Amino acid sequence: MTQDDVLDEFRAASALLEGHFVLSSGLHSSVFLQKMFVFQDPARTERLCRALAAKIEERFGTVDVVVSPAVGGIVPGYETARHLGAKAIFVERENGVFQLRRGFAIPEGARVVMVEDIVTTGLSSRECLASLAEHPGTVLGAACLIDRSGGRAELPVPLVALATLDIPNHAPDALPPDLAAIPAVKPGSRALKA
Ligand SMILES: O=P(O)(O)OC[C@H]1O[C@H](OP(=O)(O)OP(=O)(O)O)[C@H](O)[C@@H]1O
Ligand SMILES: O=C(O)c1cc(=O)[nH]c(=O)[nH]1
Ligand SMILES: [Mg+2]
Repeated sequence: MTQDDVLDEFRAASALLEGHFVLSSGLHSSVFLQKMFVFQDPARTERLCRALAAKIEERFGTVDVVVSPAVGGIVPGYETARHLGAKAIFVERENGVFQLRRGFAIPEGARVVMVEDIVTTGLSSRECLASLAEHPGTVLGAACLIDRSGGRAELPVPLVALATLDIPNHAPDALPPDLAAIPAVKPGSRALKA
């Protein structure tokens, strides 16, 4: 699957949104990849995650456990794990901090890969990886459907992306005038209150 094929899947799912978005990192952008529009179509999700699994296997070899950060990572983590023949588990926020909950465990000696949906600054990926530090297993690397950092996101492990884009982000106090003129929406789940 080429980078254009990946973007075509997002376009066909109407998942390439334009407007004014507050991202998980607190940065603002005029572009948002609404991955949930992709994941609501299981066949589309299968095509993407089958290709991601092939890329993961090529780079990291066999994988025993896929760990994903909730909420966005759960569906692609599960589907990618299915193609890898691996177990799929996820971390979720407890008092804002990613944790393995629900009795999820990583066996001793397991070969682990983290699967994210979208990487923007890499903050969520770093938090997810940090949450695994005290658990057994070896984290071989990370993977995502789209890295929108232009390859600049810094992770403590190698990152494999199905597509790499370079989409501008803006600090809240340095918005371009055309963006400042539009009300902002925050689509993600970080810091979502009950
Ligand atoms: O690389 P980053 O700057 O961390 O941005 C990418 C993260 O943002 C989104 O999650 P979000 O926290 O918005 O919640 P979601 O998973 O529920 O969509 C996305 O799923 C990634 O986890
Ligand atoms: O950085 C984010 O929060 C983010 C960007 C994006 O394009 N899509 C998404 O789901 N999250
Ligand atoms: Mg997320």
